[in-house]
Amino acid sequence: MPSKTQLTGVEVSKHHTPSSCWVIVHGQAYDVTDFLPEHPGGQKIILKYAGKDATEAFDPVHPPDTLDKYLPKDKHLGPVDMATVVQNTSEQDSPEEKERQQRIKEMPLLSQCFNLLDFEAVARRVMKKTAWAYYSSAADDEITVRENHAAFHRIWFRPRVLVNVEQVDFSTTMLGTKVDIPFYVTATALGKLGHAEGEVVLTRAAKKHNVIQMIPTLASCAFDEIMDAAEADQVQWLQLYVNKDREITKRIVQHAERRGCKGLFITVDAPQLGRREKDMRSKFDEDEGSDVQRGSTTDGSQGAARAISTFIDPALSWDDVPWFQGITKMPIVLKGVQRVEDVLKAIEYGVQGVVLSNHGGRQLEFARSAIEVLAETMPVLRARGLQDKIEVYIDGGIRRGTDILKALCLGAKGVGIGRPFLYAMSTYGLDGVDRAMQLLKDEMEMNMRLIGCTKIEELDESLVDVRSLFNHAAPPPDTLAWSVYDPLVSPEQRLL
Ligand SMILES: Cc1cc2c(cc1C)[n+](S(=O)(=O)[O-])c1c(=O)[nH]c(=O)nc-1n2C[C@H](O)[C@H](O)[C@H](O)COP(=O)(O)O
Repeated sequence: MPSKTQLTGVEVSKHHTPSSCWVIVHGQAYDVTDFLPEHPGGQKIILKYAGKDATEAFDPVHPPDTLDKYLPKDKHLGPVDMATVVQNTSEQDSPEEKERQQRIKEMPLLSQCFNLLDFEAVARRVMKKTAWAYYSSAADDEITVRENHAAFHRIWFRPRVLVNVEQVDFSTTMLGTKVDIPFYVTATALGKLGHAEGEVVLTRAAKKHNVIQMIPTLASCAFDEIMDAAEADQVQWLQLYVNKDREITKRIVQHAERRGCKGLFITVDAPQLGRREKDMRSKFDEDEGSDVQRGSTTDGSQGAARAISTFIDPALSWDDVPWFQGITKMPIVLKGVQRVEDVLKAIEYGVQGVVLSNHGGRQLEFARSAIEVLAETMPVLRARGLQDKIEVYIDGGIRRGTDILKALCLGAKGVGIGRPFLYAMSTYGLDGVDRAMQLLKDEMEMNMRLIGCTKIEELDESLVDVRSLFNHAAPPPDTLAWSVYDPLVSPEQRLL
C-alpha cells in the first residue's frame, strides 16, 4: 500500500492535459503545467508523457539537476509509489526492439574488437535508432564526414630505417598538461543517448589512460557531475557553445574556471547546427528536448541537433575574443577553424590554440578535412616564424594510430577523437572505451617504431608524402544521389 505521503500512479495519471500536466521522473512527481510553454524542447514531448513516468525519455538529454534548476519548489509534488505506476512497455514490446535485444545478445566479445571501426560496426547493429542516428549523422550528403577519413588515405609515410627504436615514448603536453598519448576525448553531445551513465564513462577512461576530456556544453550529464567524476589531478577542458545571453555564457565559463577546467574551447563552426538528415529522419521526439540553456524555443521536428541548439548565438564574431580574454584566465582555443587565414587571425588576437575541424562533418558539407587544412597551415606558419605562437590541434576521421602520426608529422600538437569513443561506450561501456584507447596506444607504439622514431619531437613532415593529399579527384561517392538517379535511358531501353 502506498504510504500516506506517497502519490499513486492513478493520481498522477489524472493530470495528463495541457491545463494540468504532471510527470514522474526518477520516482518523483512534478507539476510542469506552467513550465510547458517555456520548455526549450517544445510542449509536445512533455505532453507525450503527461500523467506517466517520463524518466527514460528525460535522462539522455537532461542533466539530473535540470528540474531542481528550472522548476520552482512548489511544483515538486513528492514521491510516487512506483508499484502503482503502469509502465509504458509499447516500445520494449515492439518487434524492432525485440530484434535489437537479440542482436545485443549476439554481440561479439570485446576482445574481438581489434580497431576503432570494429566498435562502429557493433554500435550500428545494437544501438537504439535515435542514438545511432544522432551519433553517426553528418551534414547533407555526408561527403565531408567520409572525406575526413579518406583524406588520411592520401598521405603515405617515408619511414627511416636502422634507427634504434627499442625505447618509444609518445607522451607529450597539451596546453601545458602532460598526457600519455597525443589524443584527447573531444566534445560530443548527449552521452546518455548511448550509455545510461553518459559522459562520466569517458571521464573514467580518460583518467585511466591519462588523456584529457573536453566537456561538451550539451552533455547529458551535468557539468559538475562530470567534473566530480574526475580524479584529483585529472585535467578537463570545457567546450563552449556561446549563448545569445552573454550573462549565461559568462556564468558557465567562470564556474568552469573555478572548478579547475584547464582550457576553454570555443566552438566557432556552428552559428547554427548543421542539417543532419539521419538524425532528422529518426523522428527525434520533440519532447526528448535537451538541456538547452534557457530563453529559447525549439523545433524538435528537426531532430536532436536542432532541438537542443537554438540558444547558440550566430552573432559570435572576432570582436568577442577580447571579451572572453577579459572574463577568464583559462587558455582560449578556437574549435572549428578551417583555413590558414583564420589561424593567422587567431594568433593576432592572442588565443592559445586552434582546433582545425569541420565538426566531424556535421556542419558545412564540403568543408575540407582538418588534416588537409593542417597541411595548408603549418608551412605558412613556419614561413612566418609563427609555428610556436599557437598550439594547433585537429579532429575528424581519426581512427588509427597512423592517422595520429600523420597529423603530428604535419605539425599538430595533438588530435581530438569523437565518435569512436561514443561507439565504444555505447556498446561495451567503460571497458569498451578503455580497450579503444589501449588499441590506439598499441598502434602508436608499433607505428612509431616502424617509421623510425622514438619520441614525438622526432616526428616531422619529412616522414610523410602529401603529394596526393590536395587531390580531390575522387571525392567520397555521392551515394544518396546515385541511389535515386534515374538515367534518361534505362539499361534495358539502351539494348533496344
Ligand atoms: C559525433 C559528434 C560530434 C559532435 C557533437 C555530437 C556528436 C554525436 N556535438 S553536436 O551535437 O553539437 O554536433 C558537438 C558539440 O556539442 N560541440 C562541439 O564543439 N562539437 C561537437 N561535435 C564535433 C566533435 O567535437 C568533433 O569535432 C568530431 O566528433 C570529430 O570527428 P570524429 O567524430 O570523426 O572523431
